[in-house]
Amino acid sequence: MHKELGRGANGIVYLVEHRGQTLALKVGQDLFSLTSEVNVLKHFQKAQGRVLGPSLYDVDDWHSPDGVRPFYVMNVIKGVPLIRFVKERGEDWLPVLVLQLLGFLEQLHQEGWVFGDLKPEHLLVTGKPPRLAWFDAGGVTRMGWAIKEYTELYDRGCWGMGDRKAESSYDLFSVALIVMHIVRGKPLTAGNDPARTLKQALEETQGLFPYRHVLWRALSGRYRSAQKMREDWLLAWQARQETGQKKGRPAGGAISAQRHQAPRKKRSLLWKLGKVISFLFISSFLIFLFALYLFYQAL
Ligand SMILES: Nc1ncnc2c1ncn2[C@@H]1O[C@H](COP(=O)(O)OP(=O)(O)OP(=O)(O)O)[C@@H](O)[C@H]1O
Repeated sequence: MHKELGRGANGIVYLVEHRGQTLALKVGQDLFSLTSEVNVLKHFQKAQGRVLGPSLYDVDDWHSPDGVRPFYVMNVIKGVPLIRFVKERGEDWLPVLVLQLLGFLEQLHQEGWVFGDLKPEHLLVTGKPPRLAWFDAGGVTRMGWAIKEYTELYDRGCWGMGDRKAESSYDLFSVALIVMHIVRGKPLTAGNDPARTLKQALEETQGLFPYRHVLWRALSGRYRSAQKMREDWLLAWQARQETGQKKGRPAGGAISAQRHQAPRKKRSLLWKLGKVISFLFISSFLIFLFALYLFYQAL
């Protein structure tokens, strides 16, 4: 064992070396929860989508001095935690990663599972081009069953915005709160009036503004599928890019229009000046002629 990679409520994950391979070994607290994680991982073994997740290598028991401890071995997922990635690389990455996450959830839901304990700590960004990766199959629940594991901050039950039945909308609520957490730079807490807290955060946070309708639909459980939220998210992202470009255009457009108008303005001033001068010149010439005529008359 090299070092601890992380720990959570269900166990500790260590970095290990086995036959020249570096792997991650999770030692569980109890057989039941670890077995259910292993079953989920076995299922996903067949279907890994664009979003990376742990791949199962081996399952066994460890006869420790404290008793038998179940463990399983998986690949090491290297990467940067989602929140840190967006902080370091810029918020422009967030919409892309959200699209990847929604694509992954759609696939998961289609296969009859709900992620359950979806939170920033369970999401990493890995590789080039950056791809989202997930940890922790512990919360993954069969569609229609009661959610197995959750974290209060991202759980719609705790927010009073729905029940803990495993369905697509349960995960989509968590996605919306993860986005809000990242853009606001801190997690949101429910307060006395959770729905009002959520609405207020959507209205008051400038970075959320382009996505506020999509996020509110997800928060209020109105998306039947991750795919539909993905489509709306894509449209909102495109609209934001277009308004961003339009916002850029007036500056450039106005400047170039001014550039074209400036000479015209100068020409018209000169033209007016020329007209005045020629008028003065002609009228003084006429006055001179008239004075000359009077002079001859007087002689
Ligand atoms: N395959 C892996 N590669 C690298 N690090 C990992 C891997 N699996 C888990 N970890 C690290 O170990 C931590 C704990 O793992 P995991 O989330 O599976 O445990 P848990 O007990 O189910 O946690 P939680 O209390 O969040 O449900 C993760 O947050 C992650 O940092």
